[in-house]
Amino acid sequence: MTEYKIALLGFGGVNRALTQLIADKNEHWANEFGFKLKIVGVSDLYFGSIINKNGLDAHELAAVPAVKGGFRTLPAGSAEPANETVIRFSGADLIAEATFTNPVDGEPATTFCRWALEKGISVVTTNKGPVALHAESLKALARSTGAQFEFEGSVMSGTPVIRLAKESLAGSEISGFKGILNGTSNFVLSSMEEGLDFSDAVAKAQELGYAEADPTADVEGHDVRLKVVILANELLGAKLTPSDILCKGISGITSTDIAEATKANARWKLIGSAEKMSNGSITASVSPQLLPQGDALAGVSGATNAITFTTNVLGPVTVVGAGAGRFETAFALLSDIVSIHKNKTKIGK
Ligand SMILES: NC(=O)c1ccc[n+]([C@@H]2O[C@H](COP(=O)([O-])OP(=O)(O)OC[C@H]3O[C@@H](n4cnc5c(N)ncnc54)[C@H](O)[C@@H]3O)[C@@H](O)[C@H]2O)c1
Ligand SMILES: N[C@@H](CCO)C(=O)O
Repeated sequence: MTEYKIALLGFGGVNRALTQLIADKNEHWANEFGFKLKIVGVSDLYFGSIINKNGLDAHELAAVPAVKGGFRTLPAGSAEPANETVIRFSGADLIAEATFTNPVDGEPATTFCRWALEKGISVVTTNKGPVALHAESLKALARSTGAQFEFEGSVMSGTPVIRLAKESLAGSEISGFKGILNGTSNFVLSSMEEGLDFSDAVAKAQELGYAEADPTADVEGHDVRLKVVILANELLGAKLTPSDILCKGISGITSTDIAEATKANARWKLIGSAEKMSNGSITASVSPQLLPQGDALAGVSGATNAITFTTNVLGPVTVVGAGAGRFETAFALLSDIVSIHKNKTKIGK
C-alpha cells in the first residue's frame, strides 16, 4: 500500500471538495488503486495555514468554518497563510494547487508550482494560469527532477479531455477542436433562456461554485481563451499565448437576443475553437455563436461543457460532461493523482 503525503494550496471550493473526497473515499481508493492520501499541510490566503507531518484529519479539515482565519480553530492552525513553508517543509510528496487563476502572468501559482517541482514534488492543478502561460517550462522542470505536472482539471473540470485526447485519441491526428468550455457562461445563457436576467444568473453561478473569483473572466471569454491556449498548445503543437486569440464574451447578449434565437430555433453559445491550417499555422478564436438546434453543441445546457475534436482518422469525436463545479473539479485532481500513481507503479516494475 502506497501512502502519498499531499499538501493543499488554496482551500476554496475545489480543494475543500478534494478534502471531503479524501475523508469519504480514502479506504475505497486503497482497495481500488492501492494508494491512500494523507494531508500534511494546507495554506490559503483567507483561511490561514496548518501543517502536521503525521497527517491532518480530513473530516475535521473539511468542516473548518468558512470564516477568515478559519484554520486558527484547529490545534496548531494559524490564521496566516504559509505557502512556501507548506510546499517546502510539510514533507509533502504531492501538491494540489487550486488558488485563483491569474490570466495575466499565472502568478503566484506558477511560483508555487516551481517551488514544488524543483524539489521533486509532483503537482496537480486546476489553475489555468500556470498551464496556459508556463506549461512548457513547468513540464521541463518536472522532467528534470523526476516529478510530474498534471492539469486535467484546467479544462472542462473532471470531464476527461486532455488525457483522453493525448492517450486514447493518440494516432487519430487531431487537427482542431470546437467547444463550449466555460460552465458559468453556458449556465448564464441557459438561465436567460428560462427567463432569469444576466446578473441574477451570474450570481447563481457564483453560489454554485462555477464562477471565477472575478466572474468577468467567465462572461468576457477570458477563461475560455486560456483553455483554448491550453488545448491548442497541448494537442495541436501550437505555441499560442492569450494575446494571439481574438476574444469576445457573452456580456453583450441581451434577453431580446435570446428570445429571437429561441423563435428561430437556435441557441447562443460561447464557442472556443482552434484549427491547424494546411501550412501548419494555428488559428483560434473565442466568440458567441448562434447555433441551430440541430448542432451537436446546441443541446448542451447549464454548467455542462462539450468539445468536438476534428480528427483525420475517426472524423468528429465529441465529449460532453461537467464543465465546472467543486466536486466535479476535485475529481480531476483525483484523476491526476491516479495517473501519477500508475506512472510510478509502471516505473517501479
Ligand atoms: N470551481 C470550478 O468549477 C473550477 C473548475 C476548473 C478549474 N477551476 C480553477 O481551480 C482553482 C480553484 O477554484 P475554486 O473554485 O476552488 O476557487 P475559490 O475561489 O473557491 O478558491 C480559491 C482559494 O484560493 C485561495 N487563494 C487565492 N490566492 C492564494 C494565494 N496566493 N495563496 C494561498 N491561497 C490563495 C483563496 O483564498 C481561495 O480560498 C481556480 O484557479 C479556478 O480557476 C475551478
Ligand atoms: N469558472 C470556470 C471554472 C472551470 O474552469 C467555468 O465556469 O467554466
